[in-house]
Amino acid sequence: MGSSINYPGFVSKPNQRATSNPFFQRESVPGTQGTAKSKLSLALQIQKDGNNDCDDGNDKSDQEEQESDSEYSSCDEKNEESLRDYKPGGYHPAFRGETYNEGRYVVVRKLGWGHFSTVWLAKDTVTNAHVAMKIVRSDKVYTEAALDEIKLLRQVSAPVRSTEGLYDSSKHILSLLDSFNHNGPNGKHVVMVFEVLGENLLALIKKYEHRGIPVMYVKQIAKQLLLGLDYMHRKCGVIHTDIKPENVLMDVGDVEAIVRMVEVLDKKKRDQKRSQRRATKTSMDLPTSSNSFSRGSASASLERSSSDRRIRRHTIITGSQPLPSPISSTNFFEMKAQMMGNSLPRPTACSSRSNANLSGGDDEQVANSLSSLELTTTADERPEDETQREHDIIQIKIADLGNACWYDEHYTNSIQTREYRSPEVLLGCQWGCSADIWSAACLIFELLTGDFLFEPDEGHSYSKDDDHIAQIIELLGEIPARLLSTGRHARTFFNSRGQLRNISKLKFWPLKDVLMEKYRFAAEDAHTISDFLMPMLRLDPQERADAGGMANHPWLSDTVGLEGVVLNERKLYQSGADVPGWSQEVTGHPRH
Ligand SMILES: Nc1ncnc2c1ncn2[C@@H]1O[C@H](COP(=O)(O)OP(=O)(O)OP(=O)(O)O)[C@@H](O)[C@H]1O
Repeated sequence: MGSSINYPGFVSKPNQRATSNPFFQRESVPGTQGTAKSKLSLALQIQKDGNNDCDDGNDKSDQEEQESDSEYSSCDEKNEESLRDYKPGGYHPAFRGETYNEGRYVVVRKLGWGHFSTVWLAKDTVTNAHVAMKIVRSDKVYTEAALDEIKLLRQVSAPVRSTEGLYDSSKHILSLLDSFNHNGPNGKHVVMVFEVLGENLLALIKKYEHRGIPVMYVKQIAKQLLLGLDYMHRKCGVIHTDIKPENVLMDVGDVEAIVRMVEVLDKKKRDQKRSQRRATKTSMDLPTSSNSFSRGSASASLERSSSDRRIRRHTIITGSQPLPSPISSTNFFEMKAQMMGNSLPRPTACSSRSNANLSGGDDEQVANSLSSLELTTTADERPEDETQREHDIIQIKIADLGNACWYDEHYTNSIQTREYRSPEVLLGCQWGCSADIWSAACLIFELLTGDFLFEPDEGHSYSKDDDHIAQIIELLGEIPARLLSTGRHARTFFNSRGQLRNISKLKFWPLKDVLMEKYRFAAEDAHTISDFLMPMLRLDPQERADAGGMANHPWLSDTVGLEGVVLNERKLYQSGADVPGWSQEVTGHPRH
């Protein structure tokens, strides 16, 4: 479900980021902003109104404590869900070994969390494979939202009739495998079961330190994203409404091999810690010397360790551990190096590595499985050398349909996370599938540069929305008259002469120039990228180019792994005006 939409009472996840605005900064002093009610804002209100009535004294079992001892399961509580939300109507206190759906699924570790749910890696005992289990908060509002999400997920996960020779774009959307209810101390929770994926695109952006990821990866992501959106819009009649890096997840490749690697390393860490503890205990049991300093430090360490233990025993929050993706590899290489022995050199695409440091058994098995991931490991080594990575392939999937809606049933007009929000939504005009295309273009720009395309701020005399609209005009030109005359909020921002009320000085800076002057793209590249992004940033949503047509753009023709993929039924640069619900909610049209 969407996490960063600026609804009233909404608090961003701590790991969300701020990057530099590609445009000049206006003065920044708090202003005011309009708000809108939605089913999501209602849910967030409930969250805000809640008291801190959770049981802080909730002891963990020995098994859980053992789990927390592991480095890979360590919990930085600041980056996790709030303990306050473990209460009736809130999150379910899941734990390793807990079973779901009459014993079918067994919890292994936590993968992540959102404002609506916690997400857990679980073993499916029927298929003997791992799955991602999303356990939704139990309050009625979350439950209803989850039931809507399941309907949308079923629509996009429905098996596609195989049409020979045609590309199956549905594989770029996260599939729902199962759903059921689970009763726990905090109520009845909807649980959704998905295929397991790895980190999101924000992890990849961060890995490249917000300097932009290599163009060959951007092309792969862009093409898959567009193919996925084309499928969602044209074949399913579904609008995502919250396309952003956090909601696009990367495939990890061989999930089972990576899970085994993580498990083996966790066990190693636990064993190490246990023997360290034993050693400390033995040294403390020994008769102490007359040196008061050493007595003091022993008792200090005793106090420290018992207070650590107390802290652990008083929390029910588990640390999130997304499976490491070879390509984003925030910690993949560290883990792999430990797996192989610390002295191992960094792997290369063609290296036949020595596994001399492996101790056999589990490690050996995992090493064998990991060798299948070898080809994708070069990304981390030579980010500057794209030619070396011609075999690396990123697979992405669009996830989190928690804010999605139907082309003929919009649940709210408060859609899209701020930086990815389209002009029609800001102005209160009609909107439709094309709003996702705007967000997709913002996302692709961010992948290329590491910066948000639009990062509005508020100032003395203008709101964030004023600044957002001004930035859009500076980049793309005047807002079309049709939007000014139909937008419910247009008069808030514009006077009767069509001028911005609160901002007078604009600095026009076309996209191509931004790419060349700020991001140092060569003129030819800046021209091609601008030619690719501009049709998706058309200000009038009716005229915006559709996803399928843009997947055919020449810039994407050499996309690794997708070279021959062309959607013949869609024309390059053509607007999606023929797609039902393209730029407004459809009424009286039979649903797909
Ligand atoms: N299929 C999956 N495989 C691996 N990890 C996943 C999967 N689905 C979700 N996650 C992890 O769980 C996190 C929360 O998932 P999701 O965004 O769907 O939950 P949410 O409660 O709807 O969140 P929010 O509304 O705050 O965005 C994700 O950011 C991701 O780290």
